[in-house]
Amino acid sequence: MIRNSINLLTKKLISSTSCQRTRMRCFSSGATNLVDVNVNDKTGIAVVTLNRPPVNSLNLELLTDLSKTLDELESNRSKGMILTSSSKTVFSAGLDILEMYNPEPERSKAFWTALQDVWLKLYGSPYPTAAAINGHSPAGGCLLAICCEYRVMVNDFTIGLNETRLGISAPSFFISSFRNVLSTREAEKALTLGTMFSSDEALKVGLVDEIATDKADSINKCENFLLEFKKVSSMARAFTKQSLRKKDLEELENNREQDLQLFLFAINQPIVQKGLGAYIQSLKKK
Ligand SMILES: CCCCCCCC/C=C\C=C\CC(=O)SCCNC(=O)CCNC(=O)[C@H](O)C(C)(C)COP(=O)(O)OP(=O)(O)OC[C@H]1O[C@@H](n2cnc3c(N)ncnc32)[C@H](O)[C@@H]1OP(=O)(O)O
Repeated sequence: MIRNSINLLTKKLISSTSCQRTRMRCFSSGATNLVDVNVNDKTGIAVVTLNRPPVNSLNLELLTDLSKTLDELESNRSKGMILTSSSKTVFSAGLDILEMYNPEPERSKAFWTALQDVWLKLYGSPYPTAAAINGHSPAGGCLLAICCEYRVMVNDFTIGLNETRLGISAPSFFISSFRNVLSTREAEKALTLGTMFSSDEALKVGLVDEIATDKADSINKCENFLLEFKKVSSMARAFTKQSLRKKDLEELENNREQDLQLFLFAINQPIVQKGLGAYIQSLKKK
């Protein structure tokens, strides 16, 4: 018992010492630790790192951890958040296709509800947000990035909402957040074609705001963006952001059950199951 307490104390001391060295506070989001959080004590900005190897595909557990993290940031009155990934080549591979293939009813419901929660919290967050996109970012990965207010993408990767290429339509809240970033014309073209943009193409069309040479550079650039808000009242900032995004947020808030039922209906169609099965096989054959 005493030895356990000493071990715990030692662990705490070691972890607080390593965080002090970089003036960071560290906390993890919950039971499964698929999200790491480092808060810079000087700036108050949190770097939130998705950590579900190999490709950060968004399954129920990762979404639940992310959702808890977003709650903590909000209740701690965060000064800002930078979302990034622990992978060297993938920001997030989007929704975990295995959550939608041969779905188990209760788990699928919990999965989609967790995705809705994450979207509502991230898209509507009162604190400023930026994505340091340090790898490929298809579909649900792109969704997380476009929920943020600013995007810095490392060169040589791809980003986009490619759902039509999988034989499905992007859900309505994916589309509304995409349209918040791109013109309706560009959004329609990209969504119907399922376009995956290179970093340069994404910059040209306005899907990302800056290009970075590597992850550190992308985090630095995101931090510079977030630090600009030091000069602005956080209440006025949050109110303005939420007013601009209000219609999109209310659209999902008021239709959550309908959106869930549409998802369950869509993934249970034999043709969608067939398409997802073939897609999983094609990923495995690579
Ligand atoms: C009518 C109105 C209907 C409205 C309702 C519609 C309902 C909407 C429903 C769904 C919406 C879905 C949105 C999505 O997010 S779907 C996911 C889309 N994602 C992708 O297409 C990305 C697929 N992955 C890749 O392209 C690559 O993996 C990449 C991210 C580029 C990384 O490449 P690489 O580094 O070479 O890694 P591998 O391809 O070798 O992958 C490593 C292992 O990871 C597995 N993997 C990859 N992606 C996923 C994924 N999204 N989900 C689950 N698993 C994934 C891959 O199979 C490898 O596995 P293994 O090691 O076992 O072979």
